[in-house]
Amino acid sequence: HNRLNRAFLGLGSNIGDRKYTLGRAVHLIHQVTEIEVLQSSSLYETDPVGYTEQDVFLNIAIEIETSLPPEELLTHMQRIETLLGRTRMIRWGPRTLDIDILLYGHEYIHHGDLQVPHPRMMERAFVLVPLAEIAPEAPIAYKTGEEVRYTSVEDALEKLE
Ligand SMILES: Nc1nc2nc(S)n(CCO)c2c(=O)[nH]1
Repeated sequence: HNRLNRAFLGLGSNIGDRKYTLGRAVHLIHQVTEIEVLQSSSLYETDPVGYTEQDVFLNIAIEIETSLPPEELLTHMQRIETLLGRTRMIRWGPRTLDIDILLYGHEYIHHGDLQVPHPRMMERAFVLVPLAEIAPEAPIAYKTGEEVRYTSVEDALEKLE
């Protein structure tokens, strides 16, 4: 059996009953045998970033403990997005549910469709604010050349504001 890893997920919704969708998503994540949900942030109403011609989002961050490797965690999250009606119309467009893997332990992963820490999270208040509510000291790995270094959620948020 695999060791347990601490990971953080960012969830967002801006179509339909956003609060209900986020609640259902957290419940479905909790139901995955190899995942335990440890913490969930408050709900944040946030202006859309990126593709701005869309409704405001509701965002949360959750802390999980899991024996799943990142690739399998991603597969489960994509299954739950589909289950809750995500239809990928416009890449940056409105969505019923978006689940991003923000952090996975201290790991730095950049291959294929898996990039952890999430590559845009350092510029996103809608990610850092909910995350700072539940884990201000969580390490964020980043690469300088060949070296992996770490900052913290609270430091990243301070640099953003
Ligand atoms: N405020 C806000 N803007 C966003 N733009 C995109 S894309 N997304 C989807 C998550 O990458 C969001 C989001 O969740 N919240």
